[in-house]
Amino acid sequence: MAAKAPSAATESSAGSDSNLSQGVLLVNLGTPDAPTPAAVKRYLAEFLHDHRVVDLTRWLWCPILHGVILQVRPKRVAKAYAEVWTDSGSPLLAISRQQQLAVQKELNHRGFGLPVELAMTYGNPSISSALQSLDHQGVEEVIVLPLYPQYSATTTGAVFDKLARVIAKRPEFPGISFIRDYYRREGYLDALAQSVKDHWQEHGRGERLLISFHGIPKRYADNGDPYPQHCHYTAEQLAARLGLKEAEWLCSFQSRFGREEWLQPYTDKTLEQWGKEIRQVDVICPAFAADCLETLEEIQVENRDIFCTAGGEQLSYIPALNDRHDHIAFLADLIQQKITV
Ligand SMILES: C=CC1=C(C)c2cc3[nH]c(cc4nc(cc5[nH]c(cc1n2)c(C)c5CCC(=O)O)C(CCC(=O)O)=C4C)c(C)c3C=C
Ligand SMILES: [Fe+2]
Ligand SMILES: [Fe+2]
Repeated sequence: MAAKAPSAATESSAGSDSNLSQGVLLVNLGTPDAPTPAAVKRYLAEFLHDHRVVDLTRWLWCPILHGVILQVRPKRVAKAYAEVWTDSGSPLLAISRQQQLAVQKELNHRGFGLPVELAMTYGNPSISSALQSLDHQGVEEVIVLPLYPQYSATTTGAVFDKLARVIAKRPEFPGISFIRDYYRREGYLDALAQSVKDHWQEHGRGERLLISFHGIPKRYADNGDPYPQHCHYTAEQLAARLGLKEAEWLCSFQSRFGREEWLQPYTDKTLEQWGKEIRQVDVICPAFAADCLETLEEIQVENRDIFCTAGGEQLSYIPALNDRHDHIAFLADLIQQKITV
């Protein structure tokens, strides 16, 4: 592997060569390359073939996936992507790039001149290309930070598997330092709470706060996926930091897919009910480190419509932590704890 030239930032404060071979890999889920049915089909085909995501036997799943889902869903979902697409592309990718640059800058500012790459579990930039880029920069140990605060086998577990599959094809093996979750970290919980306070200050406060997490099938949790416990802990800590009474908040689960039961209560059903009871609701989605289709379209468009059709007047979405400075500083703290100087 090529050796990396020492950077002034690393030399000046780290005072040792031992971190020169470390690099950082930020990983998020992935997104289509374009808001078109063809690009969405490619993306969904890769995503929905992952056994971590859909665990059904392939004899059963592949006919449903190829015969129904990949025939119908790409067209509908491409329209949803088109509604949130930006000049810089998919929001998830654009924001993740901002995070990558900001984390790199923050680490540099602290005297750690590590390369920071971004990868997506599905689609581009791929884990394979990001690892190759780190390799070319002389990285011998990769600090992997999946941008999922709460662990689930469907997301963080899938990152680990993909990484292992990529490495399995190579003659050489980088050291791996894998950050499994960060939902209990004060820096994350404080940043979430501060983002709500900032939002309330700027936009006013709703009557209730819905703390909505991406769901998973209930069966996965019954089989031991600790994701719901991580979500409940996050929601309780956030509510406590905001001084909310029990009746003022609820933890719910969104983005249901397919026919089987997912974690409950469901976000859309809750908002439908709340639309009959209150006029203004705030919604935050702490499982998403970056805004994406599931927040910008599902919450801000679909679920707003559900709440207002049921009688509510205003759904106020509190953005993901994205590239807020407290979020970036916290992510840099997480990484810094893995730097061996
Ligand atoms: C099929 C089952 C799915 C599971 C299980 C699942 C878990 C899960 N997903 C995220 C984060 C994201 N999911 C996103 C999109 C998305 N998710 C699924 C399905 C499952 N997710 C689908 C089919 C899609 C694509 C859109 C659609 O067809 O409806 C995204 C957004 C991607 C984007 O481009 O913006 C994110 C992020 C988590 C955190 C999670 C479990 C904890
Ligand atoms: Fe298949
Ligand atoms: Fe998802």
